[in-house]
Amino acid sequence: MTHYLPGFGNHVSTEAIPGALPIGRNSPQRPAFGLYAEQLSGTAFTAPRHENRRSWLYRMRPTAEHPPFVRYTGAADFAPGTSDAPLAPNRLRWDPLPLPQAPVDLIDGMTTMMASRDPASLNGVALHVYAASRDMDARVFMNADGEMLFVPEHGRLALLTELGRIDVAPGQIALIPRGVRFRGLLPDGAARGYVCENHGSFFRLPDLGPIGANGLANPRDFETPVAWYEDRDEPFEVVQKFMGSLWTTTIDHSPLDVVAWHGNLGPWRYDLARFNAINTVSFDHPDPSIFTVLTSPSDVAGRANADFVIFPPRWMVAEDSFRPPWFHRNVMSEAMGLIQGAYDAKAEGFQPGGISLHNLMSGHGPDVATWKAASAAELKPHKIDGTMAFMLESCWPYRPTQTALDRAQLDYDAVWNDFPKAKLPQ
Ligand SMILES: O=C(O)Cc1cc(O)ccc1O
Ligand SMILES: [Fe+2]
Repeated sequence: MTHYLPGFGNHVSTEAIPGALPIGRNSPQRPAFGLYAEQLSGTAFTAPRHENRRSWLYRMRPTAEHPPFVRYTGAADFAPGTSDAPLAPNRLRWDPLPLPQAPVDLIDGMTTMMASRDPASLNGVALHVYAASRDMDARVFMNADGEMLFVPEHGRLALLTELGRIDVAPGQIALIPRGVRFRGLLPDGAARGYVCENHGSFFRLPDLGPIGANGLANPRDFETPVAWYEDRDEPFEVVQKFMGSLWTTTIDHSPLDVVAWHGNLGPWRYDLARFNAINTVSFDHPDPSIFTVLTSPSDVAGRANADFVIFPPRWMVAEDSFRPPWFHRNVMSEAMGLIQGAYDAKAEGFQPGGISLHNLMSGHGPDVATWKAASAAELKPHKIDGTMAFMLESCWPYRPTQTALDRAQLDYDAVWNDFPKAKLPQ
């Protein structure tokens, strides 16, 4: 059983062996047991204090000791780049990927669906789906392009990271900071889900404004693992994503050899069931920003590089209101996934494990069946239950990968066909 330390962005101190963590300094002349001290920066050295993220790692060998990286050719659908062709303004939707029959691990089971911005711009997001059937054993992955938010949809994941072990199940999410190496185990034998990769400023909790000091995702519900390490002297492949492509090298030991660490940059997990949903108790459907779990601000105030938003179980009580999401055109771009159940704007076609994309200014909203039912519904209090959808909303338009374009549902537009015309007074 892993232990976790509660809180979001806390300064933690943790050691797997008593005495491994230096006291009162970061880089003593001779760290205990011959460990190597290494700083991992999540923000620029000079970032304002409230934004500053870094940790100090005490490890059996320095990360610096490795041969050159060469191109990794194993995962054809992972980070293939998006096409330079003009981006069509079309709405798109995808069925879930099948679970693999052949043994495929979390790296090779990754399919990039869409991405925005070049990671070198330190902006934008990518959305991947993974479908895997085999543990990563003597290999690890590391993403230099951004932090990775894992959103399992099917099957649990055990993420063994340099900074501790995280266990997540569908309904929970886990974040691996930029640069942190990890390997993924599949305790249920197979796993599928989403990865929101964030190239921009790190995900943080949104301001609450008039909501007050409590609500939405509360900081105490985030859990950071305690230090954990493995001492394995054998060849380990290190695959890394760097500037949009994949690279590989092999070292002679497991890099998950951090015996102690301290700091405020670490992986964490969060159970979406802990989200304190706040919504109308009078009328109208509020903007979905009311359900923001995490936000990555851009340089423009209030315009997120990425918001991770959920649509959790909740009571619907609005009077004289069209209760599902309204028709809209958004200046932000919306990628969505479904973790469980059904989504209240779509009667059919959006399945758990599926994805939809509504880029900026694309008209969308309830499909015809949903519109009909909600317009006629008796407005009793009603619980939307057994469901969990999410949206990765970004100010940058998403470009689907060629694989994604090839797999898109054929006639998504038809879900908005045949709305009856309004009848004006004669
Ligand atoms: O398009 C969607 O389904 C996401 C969404 C949900 C909602 O409740 C309001 C606006 C919005 O974009
Ligand atoms: Fe929308």
